[in-house]
Amino acid sequence: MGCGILKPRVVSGHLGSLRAQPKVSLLLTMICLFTFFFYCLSGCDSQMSFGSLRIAQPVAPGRSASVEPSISGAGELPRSEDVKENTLHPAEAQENTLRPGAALLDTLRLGTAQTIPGAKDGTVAWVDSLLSRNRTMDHKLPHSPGAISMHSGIGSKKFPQAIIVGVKKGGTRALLEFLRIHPDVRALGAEPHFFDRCYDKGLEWYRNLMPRTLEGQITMEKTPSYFVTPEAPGRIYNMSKDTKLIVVVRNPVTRAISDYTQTLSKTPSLPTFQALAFKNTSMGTIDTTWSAIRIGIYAKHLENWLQYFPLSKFLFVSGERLVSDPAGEMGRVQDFLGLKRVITDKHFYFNKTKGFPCLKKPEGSGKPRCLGKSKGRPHPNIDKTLLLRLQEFYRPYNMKFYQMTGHNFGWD
Ligand SMILES: Nc1ncnc2c1ncn2[C@@H]1O[C@H](COP(=O)(O)OS(=O)(=O)O)[C@@H](OP(=O)(O)O)[C@H]1O
Repeated sequence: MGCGILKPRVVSGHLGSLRAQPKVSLLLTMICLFTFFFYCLSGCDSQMSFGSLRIAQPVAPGRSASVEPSISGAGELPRSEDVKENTLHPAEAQENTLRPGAALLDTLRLGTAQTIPGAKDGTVAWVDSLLSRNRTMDHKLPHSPGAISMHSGIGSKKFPQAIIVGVKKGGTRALLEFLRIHPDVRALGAEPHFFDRCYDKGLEWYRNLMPRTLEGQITMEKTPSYFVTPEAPGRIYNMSKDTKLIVVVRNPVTRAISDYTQTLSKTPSLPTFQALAFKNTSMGTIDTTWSAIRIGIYAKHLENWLQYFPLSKFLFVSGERLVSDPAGEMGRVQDFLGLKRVITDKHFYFNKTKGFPCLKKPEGSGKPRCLGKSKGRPHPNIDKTLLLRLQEFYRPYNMKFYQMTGHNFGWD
């Protein structure tokens, strides 16, 4: 129902009568269009399928497809290169999350440009939200009656063969956006949160979210919270025991501060980092119930994953090296995924203002782009003693993690 009834066949029927009775036909066409827009504005997200109106864009082998245009145009987003100086809304964690019931409306709403006042030296801040949302349109909305079958477009929707499962604030967005420039990678931009929050929607729902891929292309998604979700490994294993798992890890102390900085940006009245990190102010016991601390105990979370997947299914990416040597780290990632090494140092430049590597030519754009301003935020100053105390706290867990992964990340 909904806009799903507005199939191209029906539209062409109107066009036929247009020749015979131009005015009546025009009126009918307008009624159809109004009905269509009404459905869109009143929550067609889960009812109608833009997919049913979408013209599949042929994708040449060896090239990744970009946004599939819709016939109506109503669901088209500005292409990322058309939108200058955009950034994420401060509540970026929420925005990056795919809310199944609101996907289309979100897409339309968030497609409007937001200017970054502080964008400097001609660098356009790179809205992962916008790039993401362009691709959010890639996936047909789940459970949409009247939708074209999964194989009616070019390519098909597959379960991801590789997932970036963590860690929050590790550098997961940078990794995904870097990977997207590879012609054999197609990734969902938004975080679907299927294996933690939306599992009851079922696997078909999940698969429907994915972009179409051709033979030889890899489907990917990233949801950093999977790494700390006890049920996630078992659920992913049930989907496919061959899933490749990528974990971007970063010094747990810096990661905790980054996590705190993000929450602080949304809740300025948040207590100090120190007040949250310690059970009492004398810096005695560290409060491991605080998620910003708990997430950084990587060895513990990894133990859970190893109950299901052997180590060979994992790639641990250094969040620090992803910043200092993005091409080097991307080389490892491409090897792990069995991809040709297409992403090299030619693709990156270091943006001094941003203080991070940026892409010379991101996918779908000819212009250099950096990640949005919610990535690479300045951190608040934290007392040195406190930092040392935290470093001490994490040391044994870090050692265990190095031992488990066979990789010394150099945090100690
Ligand atoms: N190239 C590039 N540009 C900008 N930022 C970069 C880049 N590479 C890694 N990082 C680091 O990524 C940190 C955010 O991590 P995530 O993307 O995993 O965050 S999230 O969990 O999705 O919210 C983010 O953390 P903060 O510095 O605390 O903002 C960055 O340090």
